[in-house]
Amino acid sequence: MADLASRISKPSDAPASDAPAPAEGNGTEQPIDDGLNRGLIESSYDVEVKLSDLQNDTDNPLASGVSSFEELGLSKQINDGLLAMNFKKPSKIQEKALPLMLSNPPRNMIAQSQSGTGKTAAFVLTVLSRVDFTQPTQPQALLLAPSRELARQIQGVIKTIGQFCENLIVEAAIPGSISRETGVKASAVVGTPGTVLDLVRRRQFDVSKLKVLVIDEADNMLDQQGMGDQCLRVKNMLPKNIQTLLFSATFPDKVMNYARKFAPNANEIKLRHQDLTVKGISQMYMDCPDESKKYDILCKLYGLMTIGSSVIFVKTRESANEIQRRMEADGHKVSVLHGAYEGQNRDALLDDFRSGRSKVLITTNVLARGIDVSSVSMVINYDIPMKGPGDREPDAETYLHRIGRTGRFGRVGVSISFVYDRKSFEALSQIADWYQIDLVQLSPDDWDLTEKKVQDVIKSSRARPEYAPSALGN
Ligand SMILES: Nc1ncnc2c1ncn2[C@@H]1O[C@H](COP(=O)(O)OP(=O)(O)OP(=O)(O)O)[C@@H](O)[C@H]1O
Repeated sequence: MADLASRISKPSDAPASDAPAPAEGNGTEQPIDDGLNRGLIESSYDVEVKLSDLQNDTDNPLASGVSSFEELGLSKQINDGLLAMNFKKPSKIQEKALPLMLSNPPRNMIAQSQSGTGKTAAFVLTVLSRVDFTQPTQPQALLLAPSRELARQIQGVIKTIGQFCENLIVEAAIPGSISRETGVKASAVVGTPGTVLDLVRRRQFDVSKLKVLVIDEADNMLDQQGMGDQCLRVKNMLPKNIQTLLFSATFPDKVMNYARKFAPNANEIKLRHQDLTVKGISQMYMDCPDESKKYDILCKLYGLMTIGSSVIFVKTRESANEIQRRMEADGHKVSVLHGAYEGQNRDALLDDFRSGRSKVLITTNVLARGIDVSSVSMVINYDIPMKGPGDREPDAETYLHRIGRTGRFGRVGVSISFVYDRKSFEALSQIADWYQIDLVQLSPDDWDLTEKKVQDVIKSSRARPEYAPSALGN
């Protein structure tokens, strides 16, 4: 099978543990795919060298040309909120997008930046800058997200950055959250499209004074196969001159054309697909002998999964349940979250995962996008994400979002994708080709080497507290 995957490297080519540190922060336009073992960090010395390089690297999405948020002209209350979050310096997307989004008259924006690089704060700062706090119960900003978990997370970010903005009220418009008696009584509303549509139709959400519409994960949200129709219906009910901001790490061409109609005359910040992967994520794959062995291999990885926190992505809710049942029967502690769970249950499950009460979460694509839990050091693609009729095509976008649950804002992490037959192997090879990345092979036959490769990365992230975001902003 090796000939199918020029980008999938074999351990015999060069063991990951013998590799030099990745060429991060080299300040050139070259793709950093310098061979086989990108993202593996060998020693604390290398880590420190890379960290200091990060700050001067113009290609680095976390490095920006301004030295503080104050230079972006934000209000004192907002700056105080950023300080409370320990955000000292804007990331590149924040630096580039904010002046464009804050200028008047307001212009639309289509903005792309790698996972975990601070897109949320970029649009949240715009929302907070546009809201008139003397009208706290009048909806002025609407933010749409694809899952209740992401909507709640964004609501939390607005509240935290806006903690010094007097009279700021932020509500989540997700199933079960808005009382039928009162309706929406907030200046900023974060919701999922179906619930928002329902509230507007029932006249429980006055949209007449909305000034800003943000669509996070916009490529997914505008996709005609998904929530595109609901988003369009919502948009058609909003004021015609509303400022529309579309954000995502991925914007496939076919969605981009539609996005330009949805947000006309927008400023655009785009990335090339070969620049989309996050350098701190060591992408690996597990060559499983056949499908039936995947489960045993997953269990063998359990010890590595619990060094930090881990997310296991599977294709269906049923297989998520089944894997949890088997793993628990085999003595492992794992939780499962997917769309069949009732809303409050889902909230509690994610809260437990965020707080570290649960450390291994099995889920479906419902959590593939946007979820920000900094302790996640490993992502497992138990099933390679596929799309199209009969799941014929690899889903390169979902792959990128899934692995992006680790390696947040300069941290390091590992992704392990399971392949077991020609189809899964080819799908992963195509994804690797698309992003021009090299994946490191893990072998179930040499467990010592596998453990070493994974541990080298995860331990380096845990051992070094200076990976905390504030260190990158200094
Ligand atoms: N300027 C900053 N300084 C320090 N930390 C930051 C800064 N901006 C954002 N962060 C932190 O970085 C992490 C990732 O940010 P965020 O969730 O916005 O990423 P994202 O770009 O939206 O990713 P995704 O594409 O996965 O949705 C968050 O924990 C956030 O608090």
